[in-house]
Amino acid sequence: MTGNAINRCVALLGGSFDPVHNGHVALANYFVDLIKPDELRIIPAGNPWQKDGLHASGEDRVAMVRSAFGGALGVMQVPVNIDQQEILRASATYTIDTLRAVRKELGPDVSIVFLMGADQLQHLNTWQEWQKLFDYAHVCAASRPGFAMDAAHIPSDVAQELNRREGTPVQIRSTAQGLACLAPNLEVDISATEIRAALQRGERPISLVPPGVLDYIEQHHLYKS
Ligand SMILES: Nc1ncnc2c1ncn2[C@@H]1O[C@H](COP(=O)(O)OP(=O)(O)OP(=O)(O)O)[C@@H](O)[C@H]1O
Ligand SMILES: O=C(O)c1ccc[n+]([C@@H]2O[C@H](COP(=O)([O-])O)[C@@H](O)[C@H]2O)c1
Repeated sequence: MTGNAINRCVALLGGSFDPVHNGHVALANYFVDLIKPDELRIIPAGNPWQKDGLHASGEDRVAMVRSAFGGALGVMQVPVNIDQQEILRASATYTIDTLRAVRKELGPDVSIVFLMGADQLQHLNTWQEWQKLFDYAHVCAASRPGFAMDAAHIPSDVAQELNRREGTPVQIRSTAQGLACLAPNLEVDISATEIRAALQRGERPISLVPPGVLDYIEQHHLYKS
């Protein structure tokens, strides 16, 4: 933590967004309500090294994210920006690189909060330099059906780190980095995997993705094979 007066809070949501879906929008909304950041940045991954490859291009995923989150004061109660730095980097997408870049851009007096779902929290200790993430940002995770956040499901080194860093939303807003929070009340049972499978079966997953995203997928014939 720094001793500086914090003058802003920026929440970051990274993801493959292949495609973006209502679970992502709900996750972002949940933390916007809880932490009340001044800005939300959506960061599509360029090369998510722990996944088996991507199914849509960076350009298509950015367009879908733009449609889902809109611009300033679209579906969110906060200005939203799409940060394409990970798509522009050729290398494997490591969040630590992104956080270093965002911290460099914003300086020391801004609270930076990296958001994730419980599935990622369950293997946070496999991320590149995972403990250093807290040197640049706070980390907040929300529950997700099928991915528990209790001691039995979180690796002990991650659980220890979360325990010693636990912070309230007010503390998170008013310090630059280094805290963690768990939000156990989000229950949105949607995944991009299930959406891709539905599209391949010729279904229209209208309740799982925002309408503009489904239009984009259909117009561009995405996720057919
Ligand atoms: N339904 C959900 N509830 C809570 N968090 C979610 C949900 N869906 C995705 N997330 C979180 O959003 C971030 C980006 O997720 P991602 O783009 O990989 O979507 P996904 O649905 O998990 O994709 P896939 O099914 O292809 O693995 C991750 O931190 C993930 O944990
Ligand atoms: O930094 C890492 O090593 C790392 C490993 C796995 C996932 N991440 C990030 O976690 C976010 C969600 O990833 P995913 O695979 O669920 O789309 C996204 O921003 C990824 O870049 C980061």
